[in-house]
Amino acid sequence: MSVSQATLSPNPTTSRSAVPSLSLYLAGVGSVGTALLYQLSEFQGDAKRPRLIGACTSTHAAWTPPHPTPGAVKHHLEHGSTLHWPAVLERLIEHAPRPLVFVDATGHPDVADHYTTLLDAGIHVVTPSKLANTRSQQHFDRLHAIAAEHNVQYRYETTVGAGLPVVRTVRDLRATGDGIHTIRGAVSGTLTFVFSRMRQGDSFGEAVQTAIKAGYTEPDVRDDLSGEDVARKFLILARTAGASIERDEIEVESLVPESLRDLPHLAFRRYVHKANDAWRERAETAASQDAVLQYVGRWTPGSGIRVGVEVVPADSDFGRLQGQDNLFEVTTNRYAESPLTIRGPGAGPEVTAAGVLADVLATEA
Ligand SMILES: NC(=O)C1=CN([C@@H]2O[C@H](COP(=O)(O)OP(=O)(O)OC[C@H]3O[C@@H](n4cnc5c(N)ncnc54)[C@H](O)[C@@H]3O)[C@@H](O)[C@H]2O)C=CC1
Ligand SMILES: N[C@@H](CC=O)C(=O)O
Repeated sequence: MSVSQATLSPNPTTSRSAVPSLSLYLAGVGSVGTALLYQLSEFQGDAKRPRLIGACTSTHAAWTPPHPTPGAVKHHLEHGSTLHWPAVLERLIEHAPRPLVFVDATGHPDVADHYTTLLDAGIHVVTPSKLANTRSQQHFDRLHAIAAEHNVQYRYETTVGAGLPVVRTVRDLRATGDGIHTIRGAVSGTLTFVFSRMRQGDSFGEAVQTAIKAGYTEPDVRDDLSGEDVARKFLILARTAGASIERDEIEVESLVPESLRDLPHLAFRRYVHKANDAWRERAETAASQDAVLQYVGRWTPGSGIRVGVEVVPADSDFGRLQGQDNLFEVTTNRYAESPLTIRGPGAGPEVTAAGVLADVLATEA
């Protein structure tokens, strides 16, 4: 069955005005996409349940009946057609009912390429992927301009802090005229997790493998360990706060030793334990000073962004972080004495999917 022949129910060309509920297309059925499917199938919120009209993975695409279960979607995908993005886009743009939300749970740059086309066609875009927002400043501005021009929403709350309300807090501070002095944060669930597992006795490599299995890492774990994921999050926060800044202006410290930097993804995962000794020594040195390692970023308007490993007192707020927790401290004109603080799990399929779902529902507000 080809994508264009697959059945979309009800018939989109005849029912557009008769279908008031929000339609949803899901690109990516991995950790976050699967959790989102579960949350949709068990949906009991006050709003109307969004109606899944189709989904795809990197290899397959399928159009689904209303209110499908995750198992039914995966079955449809396994028996669906080979993914062909031009056909998917044509169907979404020309035939899918509105209002329609496109969710990108792929983390793939090719999918981020489609946002401008989708927004231009009057389709809301909700994404946990940081890729589109961290291209040039011009591209970031363009995405927002196209969304505004077509009166659709471009929402990316889960790109920073997963389900934590970080992006909207920064946006609200800006909208209400507050001035940000600095944002300091431990914003990688994976790296907080790795350092806290090492304190419990795991080697660096074991902790990384556990983080991968738990679904905390990026599709390519090198994005976490190189510091790139944290750099992207700070870039998004700074741009959302109104700064104009490019990726190459950010100072980033990598956790990956030089000898492993050129390995392909799967080989890298096999050899990550080669960094064990170096990280054990750094953690032991910190412990001898009643301190711990934490990957921390800081943005100060005017002075830029720096992200890297810090040795922080074990009994400080940053030192006490455990598991996949994130911590954000925002100092502003109004929060000058004591920073506005947001803390909680900042990675993981369930919290991320819940944040994506909240963004989907907010397109209707
Ligand atoms: N896992 C987490 O805790 C969080 C993840 N995110 C973001 O969510 C996104 C998804 O992450 P995960 O679910 O962990 O990744 P994953 O690797 O588990 O799943 C990715 C899915 O996308 C599909 N895919 C890849 N390339 C594709 C393409 N070109 N076209 C169509 N489908 C494609 C894959 O087949 C797979 O189904 C990423 O952008 C990540 O940065 C954001 C916040 C937290
Ligand atoms: N890999 C990321 C997931 C959320 O963006 C992290 O570990 O924080």
